Amino acid sequence: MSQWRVFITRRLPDDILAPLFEHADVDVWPERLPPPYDELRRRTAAADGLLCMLTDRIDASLIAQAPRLRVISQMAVGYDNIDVAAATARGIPVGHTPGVLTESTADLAFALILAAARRLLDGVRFIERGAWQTWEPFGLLGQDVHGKTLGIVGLGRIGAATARRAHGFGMRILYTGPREKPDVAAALGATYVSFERLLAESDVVSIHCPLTPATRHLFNADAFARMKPGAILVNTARGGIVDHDALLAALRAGHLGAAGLDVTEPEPLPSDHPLMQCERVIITPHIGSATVQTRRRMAQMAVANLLAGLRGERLPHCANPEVFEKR
Ligand SMILES: NC(=O)C1=CN([C@@H]2O[C@H](COP(=O)(O)OP(=O)(O)OC[C@H]3O[C@@H](n4cnc5c(N)ncnc54)[C@H](OP(=O)(O)O)[C@@H]3O)[C@@H](O)[C@H]2O)C=CC1
Ligand SMILES: O=CC(=O)O
Repeated sequence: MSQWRVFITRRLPDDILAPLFEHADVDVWPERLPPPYDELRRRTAAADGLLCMLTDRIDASLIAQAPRLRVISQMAVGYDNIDVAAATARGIPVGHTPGVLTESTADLAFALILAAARRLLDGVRFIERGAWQTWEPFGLLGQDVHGKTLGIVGLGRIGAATARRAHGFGMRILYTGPREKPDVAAALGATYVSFERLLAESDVVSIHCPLTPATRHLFNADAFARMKPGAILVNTARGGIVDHDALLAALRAGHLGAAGLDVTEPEPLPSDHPLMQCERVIITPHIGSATVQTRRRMAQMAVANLLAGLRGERLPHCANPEVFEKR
């Protein structure tokens, strides 16, 4: 009989799960949609290890009723869906997958910047409704990105990778965050500024900070009012960082030029949500890290974190490494 029982909340490739099959009884949720919360609780209650996704709510109550649980391993870099403090209080390490998804997510952020600035979706919709009759000297005009200013909110791994792309496209770069990053910024010629100055001077603002109590609705009506008329907002971080009602109002008032959103709150956004119908808004279904290569690396990393936790070893990538100090 296997030593451990593991619950995995989505199907993952068998070759990646193979190291787990050798050591554990593996319960894999078989559906395409995530397990409903009650099912997540029920199955986690019997598990020593949980491999979960950002769609799973891992709250204090769920953790409390899982007496055997010794590791939580999330297949994502962000872990705002997990009550890490509750896990830490129980001495349970929380794994995540930083680094391997940085370049893919920055590619998507920059794709949204270009698509929003150059009205890519408007052009596609134009053709789809049969409106393309000729080349027009002043039709479907977008904005240049070269020579413009990009404001990065959170110059971490993905923020810096997005800034590198912008640097290559001839953009001036500002950034804001809790502290200055002189080494990263020097290579990009990026300038550290306050949040307010970044809003006032950026033609494009790209969000790359985590969702925390401090960043929830950081982009509210006041922030939008401070942005430059015609500015573009791109969010590939978490939907909760943006107040969507305020975003909609700023777009409808014509103050903001466009938005590119890979993340929304909730996800999925209902199909009748006004942002879905809004011209100059491009919404993608949270696909920042969605490449074959990156998702495989994320899954492998999540399995490695899970196995380390089951064995009582330090996780290679841990959101709460302090649990190991207490041992
Ligand atoms: N769309 C998608 O599919 C994906 C989305 N993501 C999202 O991107 C986020 C960033 O990932 P990653 O770059 O790897 O994380 P990092 O931790 O490397 O970067 C986050 C950055 O945000 C900064 N930050 C923290 N708080 C604030 C704040 N209040 N205001 C401004 N900046 C702040 C941090 O500063 P400091 O270092 O000083 O603490 C850090 O530089 C994830 O948390 C996740 O939510 C990630 C992958 C894919
Ligand atoms: O949103 C994705 C993540 O990895 O975080």
